[in-house]
Amino acid sequence: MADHFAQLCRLTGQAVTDYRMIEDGDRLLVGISGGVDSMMLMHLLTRLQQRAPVKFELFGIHIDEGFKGLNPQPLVHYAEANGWPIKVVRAPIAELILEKKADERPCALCSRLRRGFIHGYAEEIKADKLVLGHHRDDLCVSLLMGLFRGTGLKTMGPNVSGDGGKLRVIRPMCYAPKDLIESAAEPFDFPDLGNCDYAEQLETSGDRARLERLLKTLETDFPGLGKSMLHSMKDLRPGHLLDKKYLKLN
Ligand SMILES: Nc1ncnc2c1ncn2[C@@H]1O[C@H](COP(=O)(O)OP(=O)(O)OP(=O)(O)O)[C@@H](O)[C@H]1O
Repeated sequence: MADHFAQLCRLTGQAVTDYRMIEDGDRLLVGISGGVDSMMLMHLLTRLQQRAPVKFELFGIHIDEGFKGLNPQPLVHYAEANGWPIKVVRAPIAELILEKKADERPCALCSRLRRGFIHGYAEEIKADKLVLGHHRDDLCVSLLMGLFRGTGLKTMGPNVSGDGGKLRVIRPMCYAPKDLIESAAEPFDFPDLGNCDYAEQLETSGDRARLERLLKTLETDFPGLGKSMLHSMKDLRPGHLLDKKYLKLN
């Protein structure tokens, strides 16, 4: 157990250092969905807070989207037991998805609205950075998503400006593979909040889930695929692509 968690701590520490994610005096607002990734993120940050040479403050936020299948209470109890400060904000997202007839593809609207509520609270508590639980597999899937949909060669950056405002968004687990997070999570007794009302639909027909499955399949033929993709994301060769902005043309 200690090994998986220790590995995760090392990868997280490395990413935090590489992308200068945390500065002295930072007020960090952590998005906690109650899923394994953000729960692990909060444990990693708490540990980092005890050991890092820089001083920073941690605040948690959970957006209760109002889905029938989700109950935030177990998360509140877990947070209290672990001494995590957490603010639960009830947002009428489930209702708005139906009202706007977005139930065929609910994710885009759901995450846009959630972002709005999170940013509102970040402003209220004067947070410097919003911390999200995206990991290496999420970055790989996002990269493929941009490529396959023709929306550009990009992914979720490790330290980027959030919605063009002053708040930065950081992703300390960007080097961490999902399976390592899951192994490290085994000894923890994370609470079960349930599932969003669209979980089954997203699992069977959502693009993100489809690409996750594709990457799993490809891993058999390309061992170490996630690591290689991460390596490529850190080694851009614009001169070998077709964007004229980066080419020296006469
Ligand atoms: N309801 C929420 N309230 C607060 N933050 C959230 C919420 N949902 C997602 N987030 C934040 O956004 C990140 C990405 O969300 P997404 O739904 O893509 O995550 P996920 O891969 O299912 O991760 P997790 O296991 O943390 O739920 C989460 O790791 C978390 O930091």
